[in-house]
This record gives sequence, structure tokens and C-alpha cells, in this order.
Amino acid sequence: MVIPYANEPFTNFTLPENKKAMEDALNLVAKQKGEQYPLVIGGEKITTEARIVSINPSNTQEIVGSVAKADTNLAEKAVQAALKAFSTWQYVDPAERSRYLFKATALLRRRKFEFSAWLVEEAGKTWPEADADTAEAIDFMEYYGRQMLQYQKGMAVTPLPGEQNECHYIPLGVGVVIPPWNFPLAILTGMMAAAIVAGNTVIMKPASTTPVIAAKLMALLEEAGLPKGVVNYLPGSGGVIGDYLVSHPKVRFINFTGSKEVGLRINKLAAEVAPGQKWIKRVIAEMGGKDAIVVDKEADIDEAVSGIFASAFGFQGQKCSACSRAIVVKDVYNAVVAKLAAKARAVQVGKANDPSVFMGPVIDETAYNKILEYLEIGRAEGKIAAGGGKAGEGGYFIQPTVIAEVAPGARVAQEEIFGPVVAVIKADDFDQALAIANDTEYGLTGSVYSLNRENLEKARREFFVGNLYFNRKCTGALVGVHPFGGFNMSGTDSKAGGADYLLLFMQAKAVSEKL
Ligand SMILES: NC(=O)c1ccc[n+]([C@@H]2O[C@H](COP(=O)([O-])OP(=O)(O)OC[C@H]3O[C@@H](n4cnc5c(N)ncnc54)[C@H](O)[C@@H]3O)[C@@H](O)[C@H]2O)c1
Ligand SMILES: N[C@@H](CCC=O)C(=O)O
Repeated sequence: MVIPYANEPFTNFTLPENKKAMEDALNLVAKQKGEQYPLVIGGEKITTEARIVSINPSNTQEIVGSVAKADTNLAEKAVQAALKAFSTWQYVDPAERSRYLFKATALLRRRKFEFSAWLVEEAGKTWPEADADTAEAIDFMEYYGRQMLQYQKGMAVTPLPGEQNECHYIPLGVGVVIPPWNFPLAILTGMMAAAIVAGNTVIMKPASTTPVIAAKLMALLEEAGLPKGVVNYLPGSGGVIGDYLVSHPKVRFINFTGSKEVGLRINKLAAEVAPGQKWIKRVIAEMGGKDAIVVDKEADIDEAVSGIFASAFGFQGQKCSACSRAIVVKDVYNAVVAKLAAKARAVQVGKANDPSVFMGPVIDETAYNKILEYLEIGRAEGKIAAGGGKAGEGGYFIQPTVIAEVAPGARVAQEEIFGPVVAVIKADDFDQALAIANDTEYGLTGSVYSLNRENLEKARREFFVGNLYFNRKCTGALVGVHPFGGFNMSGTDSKAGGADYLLLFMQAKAVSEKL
């Protein structure tokens, strides 16, 4: 008997005991900084001469840790280990598989502050953002564990006299899990947990900027007693081992979350049938966004500004769900720009481990330079109303930036910047605002601030995004509550954290016996 599912509560850091627990966790992490982590293949720990070094984006002089780096030989070894583990794991009772997740969740809950502290130091997440990432990882394991108990019952079929019929779910095989760095615990955990609880075995290739938190997750799974080879931890270059694994004839599915460019490449590679391959590979690809918040002339302007601010600048705008376009009806445009710019100018940017900071660094030098380039593009395409440059030395700090007077087709209004930058676009009326919102190749999240029921209903029908919100921010989907995934170039709309998600990792077998 499992207790009903409920979302993990967020931590209130204004309570002295929680603040102290987080400070203790950061101290613990500080003592472990610089440590080395091996690959884990079929339970065997393997070190390599080649390394991936993880740098603290708040302090680029500091090494968070270094991990072994797999080549294609080790990738092959990982496929073989996962195949071997699959031969038994596929027949383990689904309820038993769920229990491994419940145990791992219990362990993670006990060490919640510690995992959040690693996210602060390795990903540059502020305390609340790190806490939300850890809470979501907990939710994914709890939720998918319970979902598997439902799917275990099979699909309902129509009774036929003289036959005994059933339709039950079986796993697919060996999968490759390729996560992004921006939710390096939650998304990785969710993608891995769904696949294994459904009876598959996986190779987990973490993002190269956040491999240490993934090593911590691997250790947690081992502590939970997960059989060897069910999950294999394989950091390495995306271009080298990523391509090798995606093209491998024995790989049955790829569970990817990341950029449009890499997602499309994986989709194309996976579609080619390799010699010895006897299935069509399944690709789950969740990709980028260019998400919009529409503000109607009949709206609570202060609420709208708060929603845009939180969605555009939370975790430095590095969320696929981030608001990178605010589309405002002309009657309230100037008021929204002025209030948003004032709020952005008041933001404190600094080291993520400082609890007084609202915005930490962006992830790495490549992101830093790319965002700074977009700020220059934005300067030419619109009017910088706040921010527009670097925000300090020693780490990858960028000011929260508001670009006003941007045309809907401008590059900063069309391309995913993945940083703390929002383009504010003026619309003549609500219908035009909605048309501008839909005029993008992406379709992930969107939000509408309006007090006009007719306009809300129009948006409900016509705003073409996978996750639509009214009168609230467009980030922060909760597992079980807001199944997550987008349309068009935002991906395959897999609806992570939704009741259908596990079906992506299973196939249904109908069995009929004549009585
Ligand atoms: N839709 C969603 O649910 C969602 C969630 C989070 C992030 N994202 C998107 O992710 C992007 C940011 O993440 P990122 O910078 O890590 O993305 P990315 O595409 O650069 O990398 C994602 C992963 O792919 C790997 N990779 C790179 N080349 C590969 C290859 N040739 N074969 C296989 N794997 C390869 C990387 O090592 C990494 O683990 C943004 O576009 C963001 O919108 C989407
Ligand atoms: N699920 C997260 C976004 C994940 C992508 O970065 C949200 O809803 O904000």
C-alpha cells in the first residue's frame, strides 16, 4: 500500500532551521569540491585518463569536481552491460521496480539540502531554484513509481465469450537518456526513472557542464540497491559517444531533452537503420522554447509584471519555459515596460550560494558570450530599458535585461537566447497579441494576463502551446499537476510528469487464449 501522491513542498528558507541546514549542506559540499568520479558500467567503477572538469559558474576559478570521460569503446561496454541487465530486469515485478524508486526518493528526501547545495555550486542555482529542482526530482520518482502500479494492471479490453483476453505492457529494451544541464537533477531523474520503472535499462549520459550532480544521483541509486547495469553512468562528449549510442543497433529508444539543433540531429540519426537493427527506434525529444506572456489591456498590470519578471529572470532565464517575449497591448505597454524595467534594475546578481541574491550566473563561457552577443543584437533591434551588459567579475554574471520596442520578427523575438533577456513587443489589440505569440517555430509555454473572459477563452482555443497558463507565470510546472511538453519545434510533447508519460517507454502485448 503506497500513500497517495502529493508534490514535495518547497523549503521556506526564512525559517532559521532551514537556513542553517542549507549552510551546513554548502559546507559539506565545499569539503568535497574537486573530488573525482568514475564511470559506472554494469556496477563496475571505471576511471579514465581523459576527464570532464566541472567548474563553478559563480566562481570560475573553482573546480566542483571532475568525472571520467567515456570514449566509444566504453560506450559499447555500457550498451552490453545494459543489454545484460535488461535480460532480467524486464521480468522483475513492476511493483518491485517501483519500490526501488520509492527507496531512492526516501534517500533523496533525507539528503535534500545536500543535493540542492550541489545544484547551487555546479549549476549556479539560487537556493530556492535549487530546492525546486530537488523537489521535482523527488516528485518524478514518487509519481512514476505510482503510475507503474496502475499500468501493471494492463489495458482494459472488451470481454469475448469463449476466449480469455488481456493486454499488458512490456518494456522496450535499452535506452539512452540524454538530459540538459539546466535541470540537471530533476530532468535527468525524471527521464531515467520513467524508463527504468517501465522495465527498461538505460545509459545515462549527463550534460558536460553538470556531471557531478549526475554522479551523486548514480550513487544514490546504488545505495537504493538498484541492480547493477539497470542504470549506467556514462559522461562523455555528446558529439562522440552521443552519436555512437544514438546510432547503435541495439539501442531501442532515446530519451532526449535539450536544444532544437541537437534534438533534430538525434531524430535524424535514430531514423537510420543500422546493420543488425530490427526495430524502429523511438525518439522522445523535448526541445527549446521562445515563450510569450501576453498582457491584455484589461489585466492586473502589477500581477502581469511580477509574472513576466519571475518567468524571464528566474534561474537567469535558463529555462525552456522562460518568458523571453512579453507581448503587451498598446494601452498598457508603457506602464508595463516602466514597471518591469524598474524591477529588473533593482535585482541583485551575484554568487548563487549567497541567499540574498535573486539571480546567479549563467552556466558557462559559451552561454555567457552567446548572451552578450544577443544583447548587442537587441541594442540594434530595440531599446534597452534595463540591463544590457555584464554584472560583475569572477563568474558568468549578466544583468537582467529588458529590451523594449522590439518588432515581432526581430532575432531577439524569434531565437532562443536562454539567458536573462526579455523582448517586449507592442500589439494593437488582444487578437494581434495572440497572433504574434503564435508566430514562432516553437510552442512550449505561454501565459495570458487578462480579466476579460472572452479573451481568455479565445486564448484557451487558439494559443498554440503545450503548457498554457492564465494570470500566472509561465514557468514552474509541477509533476502530476501540469504535464509538461511542447508543440512544433519544442519537441514531441511527451508530457513529462503526466499520466501518459510512461507509455512512451512501453509496448502493449495482447494475449488471447481460446477456452
Ligand atoms: N522542452 C523541455 O522540456 C526542455 C527542458 C530543459 C531544457 N530544454 C532545452 O534545452 C536546451 C538547453 O540545454 P543544453 O544546452 O544542455 O542543450 P544541448 O542540446 O546543447 O545538450 C543537451 C544534451 O545533449 C547532449 N548532446 C550534444 N550533442 C549530442 C549529440 N550529437 N548526440 C547526443 N547527445 C548530444 C549534450 O551533451 C547534453 O547532454 C535549451 O534549448 C532548452 O530550451 C528543454
Ligand atoms: N518544467 C520547467 C521547465 C523545464 C525546462 O527548462 C518549468 O515548467 O518551468
